[in-house]
Amino acid sequence: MAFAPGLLAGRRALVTGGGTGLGRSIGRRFLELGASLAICGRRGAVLDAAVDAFRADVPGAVVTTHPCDIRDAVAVEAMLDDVWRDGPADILVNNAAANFLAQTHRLSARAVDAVLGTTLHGAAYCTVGCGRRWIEAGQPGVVLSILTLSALQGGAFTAPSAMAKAGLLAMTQSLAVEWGPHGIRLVAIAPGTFPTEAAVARLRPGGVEHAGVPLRRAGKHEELTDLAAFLVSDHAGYVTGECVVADGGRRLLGGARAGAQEMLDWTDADWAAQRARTPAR
Ligand SMILES: CCCCC/C=C/C(=O)SCCNC(=O)CCNC(=O)[C@H](O)C(C)(C)COP(=O)(O)OP(=O)(O)OC[C@H]1O[C@@H](n2cnc3c(N)ncnc32)[C@H](O)[C@@H]1OP(=O)(O)O
Ligand SMILES: NC(=O)C1=CN([C@@H]2O[C@H](COP(=O)(O)OP(=O)(O)OC[C@H]3O[C@@H](n4cnc5c(N)ncnc54)[C@H](OP(=O)(O)O)[C@@H]3O)[C@@H](O)[C@H]2O)C=CC1
Repeated sequence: MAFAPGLLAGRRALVTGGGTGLGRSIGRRFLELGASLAICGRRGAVLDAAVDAFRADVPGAVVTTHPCDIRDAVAVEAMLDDVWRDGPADILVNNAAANFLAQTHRLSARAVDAVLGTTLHGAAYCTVGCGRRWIEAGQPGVVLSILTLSALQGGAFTAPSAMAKAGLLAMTQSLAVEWGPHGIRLVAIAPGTFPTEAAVARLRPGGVEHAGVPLRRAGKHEELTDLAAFLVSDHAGYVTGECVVADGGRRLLGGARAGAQEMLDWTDADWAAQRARTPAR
């Protein structure tokens, strides 16, 4: 363990999308470091399964679950009230997101809304709701948003996600200034490839490859979760408005998302096959 075991003792974190993938790994790490946790996502059963796993891995883990579709602003306010009933959270991790590969000119309005509604609007509702509660209570807080490399360099065939994540970067930079006097920090991580069931199924039709990554491998979840723990901890207390890239050097090698070059030549049949392969949720 790289950090003191009590690094996050006394802290309470709300992790959106905390029932699966990277959100679940981040939550588990925060629990190991002494935080208590609130997790939200649309599927209650997925959240419950995560809690069982947390409790098996981290004896004494304090975790609450809050099923919520963050695209619904009213539901987000109710979810935050529910979280706050057990005491205020002081860390928000904007991790929930929606993304899939598609030709942008063929997207329906509902498809665009599904991605922007979750990744941008949902994160904005959560951030504003937490920020308002912190400012009204005169307490400090930290917002960590999980971006993608496409926030920095665009994302062919995932344009709505790139647009949403770029918006979250603008939110991080804007509110770092506006909320600084209240002792609220906003930070972000732009991860390269950290394999999760959802990301590989939706975004890596050819499997995970490392040709465009100088470090020649995918990221390990602990490499992301330790960075997240550091950024929300008091050790990063003077860091705000910044985005840390954790991508094994992919961006500096000029790397578009793996596979995008090949997708420029995909046929309609290739795109139909990709749509058929993509899980519904
Ligand atoms: C390993 C490398 C990683 C690289 C970077 C990773 C980035 C990530 O963000 S990974 C996170 C991925 N995780 C998720 O996306 C989980 C959440 N996603 C979902 O729940 C669905 O994918 C969703 C976004 C489609 C939302 O589901 P739901 O609310 O149930 O919406 P619908 O199924 O009703 O669909 C709404 C609308 O979108 C159209 N659509 C759905 N899938 C596709 C697709 N693959 N291609 C094109 N269009 C799609 C769907 O047809 C609906 O539109 P209408 O037909 O006009 O009603
Ligand atoms: N894995 C990777 O390599 C990379 C991931 N990222 C980012 O990391 C984050 C996690 O991705 P990953 O773990 O791979 O993917 P997952 O699909 O496992 O995580 C997404 C989570 O968000 C939840 N979610 C989705 N839509 C909503 C909604 N409308 N309301 C509430 N919760 C919702 C999902 O739960 P449910 O379906 O139950 O709602 C799920 O738990 C995302 O922000 C992603 O963009 C960035 C770069 C690379």
